[in-house]
Amino acid sequence: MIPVSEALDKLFALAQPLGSEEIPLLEANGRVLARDVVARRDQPPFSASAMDGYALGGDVDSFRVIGESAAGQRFDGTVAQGEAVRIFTGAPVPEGADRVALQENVIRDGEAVTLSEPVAPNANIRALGNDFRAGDRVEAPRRLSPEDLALLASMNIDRVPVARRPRVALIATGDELRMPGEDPGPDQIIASNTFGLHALLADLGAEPRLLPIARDTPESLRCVLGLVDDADLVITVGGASVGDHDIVARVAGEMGLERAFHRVAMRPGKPLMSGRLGPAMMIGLPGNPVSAMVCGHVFVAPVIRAMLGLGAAPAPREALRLAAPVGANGPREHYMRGRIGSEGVTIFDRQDSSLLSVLGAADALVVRPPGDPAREAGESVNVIHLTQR
Ligand SMILES: Nc1nc2c(c(=O)[nH]1)N[C@H]1C(S)=C(S)[C@@H](COP(=O)(O)OP(=O)(O)OC[C@H]3O[C@@H](n4cnc5c(N)ncnc54)[C@H](O)[C@@H]3O)O[C@H]1N2
Ligand code: MOO
Repeated sequence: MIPVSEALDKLFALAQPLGSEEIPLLEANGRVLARDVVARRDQPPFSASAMDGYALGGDVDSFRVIGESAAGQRFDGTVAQGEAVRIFTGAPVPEGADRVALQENVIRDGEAVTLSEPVAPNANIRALGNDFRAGDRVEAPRRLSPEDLALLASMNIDRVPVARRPRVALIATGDELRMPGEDPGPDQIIASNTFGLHALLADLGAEPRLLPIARDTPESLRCVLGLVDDADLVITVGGASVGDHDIVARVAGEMGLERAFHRVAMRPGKPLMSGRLGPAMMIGLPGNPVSAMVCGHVFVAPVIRAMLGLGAAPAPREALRLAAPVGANGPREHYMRGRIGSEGVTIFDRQDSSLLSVLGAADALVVRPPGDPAREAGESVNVIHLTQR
């Protein structure tokens, strides 16, 4: 068994960043920017009024209105001292004007305008380029947010270079498994792990694909592994342990798996394996439902981020207070299911790795290092959030 940190290092060594592709801006939300992009224009491209009112020429109190500047249709002339131009929000400030008065703060009588309160120089004017200048960069890598898309649009960028989505083949293994909605026999259960992992992968920006369930025979597993096609990452679930029907390591080995490791000093997730299988990376996850999802957060998510070019880093952790005491940990790093409240994080009593109802109630994994002593309420522990991406 190797420690979690060593397993992560070996996974990162296997996880090569993928190439990039150009896509329309409208499809880029959540994708990872692959190269810096450069603003194609200044914003605003002219000095613009921030308010509806009057653009004023000179530091006097009374003005004569000589025209109008609207958004999209500027006033073409020059404003001299004692002249004003009716102006609207977003419109270009005309030549010669150096301040804008709000219409609420003037008295208008025909073409005459008198200030009812003073207006400071540059008031209510957005200088040319005060948001960004042509040539300013949005730096890669970054996962594009809705706010980023608005920024890129205003930079006049309509196509975006993004990292290709990692293609992930998901294979459940086990004679006992049936798909949700099917009619299981008395000794059968429903395959759940691949559904949780599919959602996790999609959220991370990967392109997951569910392959048929492999039965517990070498022929069946070989057959399904033969369907992985052009996947960058093959994930098997179950059959990773030491039982007579746990055949994943053997069959993958016969098919040429260059194994990087098998078994990690953690709870749950001990039988995790990984290596290179032909052109793809392979991760063999344990079958216990909580083990599969915990390994999804602790190993698969960082691997997908590395493939997307976001760097090789473990799942982010946050130090939080314990809301209640917890006993000593054993020799394996323990990822305990818990829930965060106003008093800190509460670790659930039931930690068996088969309990999906407990995992579903959790929003945090409390990371207990090997040999961690018993802890009191109020002590600090490291937590991985289950809802973050
Ligand atoms: N003698 C030992 N037995 C076990 C050990 C060990 O070290 N020595 N390790 C235990 C640990 S830890 C785990 S975790 C499990 C994992 O074993 P496998 O990866 O071989 O998983 P399976 O045996 O195939 O299944 C375990 C459990 O999970 C259910 N399962 C499997 N796939 C799915 C799925 N897609 N959806 C829902 N549930 C699934 C399966 O029915 C079993 O109940 O081994 C321990 N044993
Ligand atoms: O991964 Mo196993 O579930 O440690 O329980």
